[in-house]
Amino acid sequence: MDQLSQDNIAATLETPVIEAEKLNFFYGNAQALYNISLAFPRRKVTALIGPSGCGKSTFLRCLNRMNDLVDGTRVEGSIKINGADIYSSSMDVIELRRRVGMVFQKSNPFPKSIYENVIYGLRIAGVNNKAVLDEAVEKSLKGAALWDEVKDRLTQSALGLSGGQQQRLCIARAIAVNPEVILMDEPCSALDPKSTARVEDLIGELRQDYTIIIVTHNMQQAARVSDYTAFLYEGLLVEYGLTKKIFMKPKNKQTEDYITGRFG
Ligand SMILES: Nc1ncnc2c1ncn2[C@@H]1O[C@H](COP(=O)(O)OP(=O)(O)OP(=O)(O)O)[C@@H](O)[C@H]1O
Repeated sequence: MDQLSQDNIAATLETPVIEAEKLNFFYGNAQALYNISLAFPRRKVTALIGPSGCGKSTFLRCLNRMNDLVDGTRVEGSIKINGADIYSSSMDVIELRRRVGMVFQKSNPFPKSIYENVIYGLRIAGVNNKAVLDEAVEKSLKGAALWDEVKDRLTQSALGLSGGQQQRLCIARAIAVNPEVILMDEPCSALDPKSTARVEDLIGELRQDYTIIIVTHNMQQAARVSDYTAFLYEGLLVEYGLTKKIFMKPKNKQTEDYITGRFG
């Protein structure tokens, strides 16, 4: 058996962190996702790719119930985190969003100090012990590869940081609450090539501790940072597998056309 097949089997044997089963999603009467079943392997990076409007962000936002915030939306099917249904009435949504953190396309630091940005989630959770907070700040900023650049100006406004630094600060804020999964919705689309490279390197480091799901329009980025790739088209999951396999030998013609830039 070749290495690719062995890797694929290894992934399917591992219990997934998050698993969508027969997921349908509606904005009012308009259906955006159709019957999506997809399991995300632990401590791996999965890229969601596909042309604009195919439902990548919608799917990502289902995974921590961010879509609940949009009026008139409806979900069918199930999404489980470590086996527990995230849409069940017993699920604590605040706790779910702690476990499944999110980093957005445009960095969104609060108009507060760098320090307060990092510990925002901890403060909300009622943590006030200064030693605990100091430690979390250092650990999270180190984890987000930002510590050396900001350690001497933690009390200064986060808005004074560069765009790339602000995005890494948002990653620090996401990891400060110790999530299991980090959702990233085109995290580099507003960044220059150098800052993009830093965030991509960071994703490579974070995958040792977290399960990462990243939406990207950038095919090279998907190929560089992800272990697995899912290709969506018009709300359907067309193909899923090892990134190496999807990019070298896609099974589906639509996938091939998309990754070779023939459409989208
Ligand atoms: N808040 C909303 N209300 C109504 N329809 C929406 C909303 N957000 C997205 N849609 C629709 O759902 C479909 C999927 O959109 P979505 O943003 O998930 O796609 P996407 O693949 O992430 O696109 P892009 O790559 O352009 O960000 C589209 O038809 C879009 O118009």
